[in-house]
Amino acid sequence: MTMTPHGRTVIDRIWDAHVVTELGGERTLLHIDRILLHERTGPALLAGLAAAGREPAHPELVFGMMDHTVDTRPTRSEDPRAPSGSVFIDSFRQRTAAAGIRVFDLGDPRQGIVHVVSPEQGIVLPGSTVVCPDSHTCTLGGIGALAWGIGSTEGEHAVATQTLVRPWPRRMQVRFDGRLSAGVSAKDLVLALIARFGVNGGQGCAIEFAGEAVQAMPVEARLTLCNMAVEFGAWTGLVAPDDTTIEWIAGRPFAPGGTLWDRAVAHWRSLVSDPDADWCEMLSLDAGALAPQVTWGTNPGQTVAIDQPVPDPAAAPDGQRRAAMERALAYMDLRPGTPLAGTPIEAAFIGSCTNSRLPDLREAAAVLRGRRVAEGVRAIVVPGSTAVRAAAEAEGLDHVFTAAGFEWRKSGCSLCFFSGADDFGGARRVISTTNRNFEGRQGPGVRTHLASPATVAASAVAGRIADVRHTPRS
Ligand SMILES: CC(C)[C@H](C(=O)O)[C@@H](O)C(=O)O
Ligand code: SF4
Repeated sequence: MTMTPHGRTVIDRIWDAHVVTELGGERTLLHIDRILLHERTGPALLAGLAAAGREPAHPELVFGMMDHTVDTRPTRSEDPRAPSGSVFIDSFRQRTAAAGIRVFDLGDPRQGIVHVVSPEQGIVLPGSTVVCPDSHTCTLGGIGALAWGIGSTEGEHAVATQTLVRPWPRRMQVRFDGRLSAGVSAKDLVLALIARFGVNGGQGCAIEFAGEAVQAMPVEARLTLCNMAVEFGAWTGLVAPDDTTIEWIAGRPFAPGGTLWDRAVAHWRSLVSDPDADWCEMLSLDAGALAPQVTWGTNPGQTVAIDQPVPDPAAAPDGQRRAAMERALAYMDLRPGTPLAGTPIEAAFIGSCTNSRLPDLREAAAVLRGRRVAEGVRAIVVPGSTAVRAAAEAEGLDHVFTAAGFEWRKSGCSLCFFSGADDFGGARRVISTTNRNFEGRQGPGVRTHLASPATVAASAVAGRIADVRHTPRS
């Protein structure tokens, strides 16, 4: 029998199409197709570029967004910004104008969270390389892009040259077999993955998410899945483009049209992993067996199924992990062995680049329709983009949320991270669709439980962490 070489992964294929030159020592100079900037980290990057006397090589391939420091509270102001945001918003406007970079500014119907807007507008495409000085750039893997977060210095290099130097990544495939059951979503899947293999389970890898459960997901759910690849320790994650992806992109404002569209589709169809592809590592999880997941601790791996008790540090495999669990339980004010479901909450948040797209809002609204948020629970929903907000309003979802007692906000990162201005009004325990439950992430002393939009909605109604499978939808 002759030896056949191993097949290739989708990551190899995207990578190879972007090699400018090999630099030796396993370092490659890659072409970067799109650079995304936001006002929180963009000004420092552009200031560095200007100080070095450099200019963008391709300003038309760089897109600026206003998201992190926008004040999302209803206001009559046309220019709503958090107090801490003024300096970022103003300097981002000045720097991008000077560099000839377009910005989807406040008041622009395309404004919103960078990782929501860039696929929605067709700026990020399958098989493209995309960088942004933001750790959740991996979200964009959901449409089959190789996208990753960078630091300021790399960002300057990228803007000045439209290239970046990268070491060849380890490639990992994560398969989710079976179909998700009712009430269980991509958010539950990725939380379960991180719980099972740990916050370093992806160890700097480029991950392809594959398997039946992923194939069955709409693009928005794939974006949710890839969003948390970085919380799994990965360099990035992606889903190979397929018919679902291609249909989703067709007709979006910045997507190619005419004969360019046909050529693009032909290329995107080639971006698959061979069955005998040479993976450095493979993991799998049975998606069909999953229950809704909720975090109990202060990192996204400290997660249990909704019907499981808060874990006991005594069962930790080593002293270091036991100490970490004890610290997390103290911060979260939870007792080991008690059921997590039923824990009273004081606030509920639906939003962030993880879970603020139209299907996320629909899932939450399906739980909330005809119901009210429990007395004393502060409930906030922040659409991921101005376009998502408009689409949700067009189908009346804003009324479902407000009738249930939720605040219906403008688009931005909002309370996904504490920026100083907005807060939960003193609420300590929050159930949230965001991606980070670190100490203080949503405000000083705030205890965050990460969960899916449906679980957050069901919990808001119950006033306690609740199993959405027991809350019939209408
Ligand atoms: C402010 C920004 C640099 C940061 C990130 O990189 O992720 C933020 O988006 C976050 O989610 O913590
Ligand atoms: S929504 Fe949250 S996680 Fe996403 S980019 Fe904004 S601050 Fe970061």
